[in-house]
Amino acid sequence: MIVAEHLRKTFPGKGKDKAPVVAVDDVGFEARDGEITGLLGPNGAGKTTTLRMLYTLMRPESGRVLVDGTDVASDAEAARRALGVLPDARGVYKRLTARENIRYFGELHGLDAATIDTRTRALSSALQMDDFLDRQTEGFSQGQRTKTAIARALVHDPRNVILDEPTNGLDVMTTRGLREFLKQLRGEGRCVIFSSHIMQEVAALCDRIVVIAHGRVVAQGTADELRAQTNEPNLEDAFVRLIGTEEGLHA
Ligand SMILES: Nc1ncnc2c1ncn2[C@@H]1O[C@H](COP(=O)(O)OP(=O)(O)OP(=O)(O)O)[C@@H](O)[C@H]1O
Repeated sequence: MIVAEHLRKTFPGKGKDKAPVVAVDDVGFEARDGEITGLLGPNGAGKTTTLRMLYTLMRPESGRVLVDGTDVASDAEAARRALGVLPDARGVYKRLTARENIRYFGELHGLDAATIDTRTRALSSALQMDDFLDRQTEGFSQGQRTKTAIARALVHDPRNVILDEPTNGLDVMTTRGLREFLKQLRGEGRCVIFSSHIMQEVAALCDRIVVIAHGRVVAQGTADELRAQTNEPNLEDAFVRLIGTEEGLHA
């Protein structure tokens, strides 16, 4: 389970007026085990910055993050062990095969060879990677790179999974496969958080939705609760009302 409380992050201004950019402003939510939580918001809303604070890459200037009850500021190592992360920059090592990328991360986590092999087999099968598992990742398609990065992130069997725009740039079939995979992670009782700027994506998968605009949470709840909060019978209209723009309505 991941809890975010009153997160705030400001970046120094680089424009003429040097005005600081408030990327995330008092963001709070709870992502539960056995549920998929979606962070939905248009470009620049603050999703990536929020996720970076959750997975300890960035320190919030105020607020805190709890991963399975551990404050990440006091024990970042424990939090990282409990997290599997697909960052916005996938960064697979191109001289290595997909299998070697996964093995390398397994070794960094201190896993033995037999455990790495077992996990690699399970992840490759669940993500449908068998065809390219032993190919060097240089020249991989975006979908193949994303799958490699996800498998690598999950090699240590973490209870909590954070994915930054996992279906970005993927074709329909790959997206469908990935959705099934995320449902499988939920079925195993894991806490899954992913970000997206596409409403349909979030509506199709998420148990709970956190809507972010201009760095703030403008609404959160189930799809039904969001509809009720906005008094809109249809989810699309509810999102337009919450976000204040039609961006994100179309895949
Ligand atoms: N390192 C940085 N330095 C300065 N400004 C930043 C930095 N990172 C993010 N920002 C700014 O913070 C705001 C939020 O950015 P963020 O990347 O978190 O949004 P996002 O919701 O993930 O957007 P997208 O969907 O486009 O990826 C934006 O205005 C962005 O320009």
